[in-house]
Amino acid sequence: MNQNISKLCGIAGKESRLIIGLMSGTSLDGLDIALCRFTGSGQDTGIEILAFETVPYEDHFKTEVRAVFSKRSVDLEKVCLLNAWIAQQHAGMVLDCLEKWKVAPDEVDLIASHGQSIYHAPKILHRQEGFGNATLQIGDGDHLAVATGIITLSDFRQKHVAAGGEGAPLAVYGDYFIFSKKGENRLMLNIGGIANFTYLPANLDATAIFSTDTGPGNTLMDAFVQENFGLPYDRDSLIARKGTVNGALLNALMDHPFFEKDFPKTTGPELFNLAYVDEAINRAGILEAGKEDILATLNRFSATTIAGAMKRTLDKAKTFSIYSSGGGMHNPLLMEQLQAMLPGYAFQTTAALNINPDAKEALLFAILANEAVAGGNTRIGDGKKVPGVSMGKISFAR
Ligand SMILES: Nc1ncnc2c1ncn2[C@@H]1O[C@H](COP(=O)(O)OP(=O)(O)OP(=O)(O)O)[C@@H](O)[C@H]1O
Ligand SMILES: CC(=O)N[C@H]1[C@@H]2OC[C@@H](O2)[C@@H](O)[C@@H]1O[C@H](C)C(=O)O
Repeated sequence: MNQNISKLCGIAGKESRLIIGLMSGTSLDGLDIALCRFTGSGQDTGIEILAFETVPYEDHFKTEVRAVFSKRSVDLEKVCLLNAWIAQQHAGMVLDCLEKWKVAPDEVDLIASHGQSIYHAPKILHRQEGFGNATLQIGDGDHLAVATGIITLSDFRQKHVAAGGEGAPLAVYGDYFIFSKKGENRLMLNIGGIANFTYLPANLDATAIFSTDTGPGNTLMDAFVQENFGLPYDRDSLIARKGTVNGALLNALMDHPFFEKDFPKTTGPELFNLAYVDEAINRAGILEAGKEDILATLNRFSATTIAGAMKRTLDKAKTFSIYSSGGGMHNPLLMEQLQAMLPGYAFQTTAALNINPDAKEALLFAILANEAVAGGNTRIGDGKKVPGVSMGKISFAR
């Protein structure tokens, strides 16, 4: 037997596994690194986050990735170079963290790497005849495996697309295993660049659960603030609070068929970008608007679309618990608006369930790697449109 395969079998059979989850999201703020200890799999998954860090990206890294990020026309040579380079950069960040945490790389069983999404093209977005759903994440797993010496699972989304899904949100699997609770209807809300939520019914019915994107989370606000204020994001909503919501612009922003589509659905900065805002400004016939007012409107746009989508699911039952995660939960104006639009519901974070909300997405990919190696027996959804929980490609370290 190939030594790599026997090593992998050994990892699958261990009582507990150390897995590093890596997430580089659409906000391009940094690499989330979560070192987790796993026992079991599926709904018997036991998980402990031993260490977590978001390693901020330097400006140089952001500039390189932005050269191709969610752009229809790119320098193909740059994409080719970035595929290896991003993984090598990520490997360096992982090794630095392990040194800091005093963990030797050979103590770690697996790395689960999301990579960097550079283009997300579900059919509802690209609309090209003869082509199905597609999505592209780069930062190749072989480079991570060789540079760290740790078996790496990566490129989780292709299997979902191959099985008829849109490649996202994959949160549904981890949310179901870690957060579902008999007797309690739960909504797990994640506000990253794009916002999404997972519905976990109290009866644990695996055919009823789903995750869906709702539209923009922080992505439009971030892009607008970067372009107009030279800041990475609207820290503590300080700028948006100075503005007034422009009703005509809000209506124009809301006027897109994505919001009417049934769940589950996905989107990305390929649609929700500054061109989308400019187009809405033109359609609304706005000749002059203060930048603070536009930002206040973008903040309200995210709140309105997130709350609107959640409400469609919250109407299914009398009581629900809501647990949020993702950077948007640190945006106080956005959270105040959500609370005002959904009175009677308490917004807690996943910290109330002992999971650091900033680490949640990195954790979700570690869960997928744990399933691919040591689980894979659970079916979720209708069993047709989405695969069983065995996603990711395996890269051996030697
Ligand atoms: N104090 C704060 N005030 C306002 N916004 C904040 C604050 N802290 C973080 N954010 C927002 O959170 C964003 C980062 O969120 P997060 O790390 O969840 O995104 P991501 O993982 O890249 O997104 P995605 O889930 O779409 O891949 C920042 O860009 C910013 O918009
Ligand atoms: C294509 C892609 O990278 N999508 C991300 C993005 O970030 C949030 C939202 O859009 C979600 O659909 C997805 O990530 C999470 C982790 C998911 O798959 O559940």
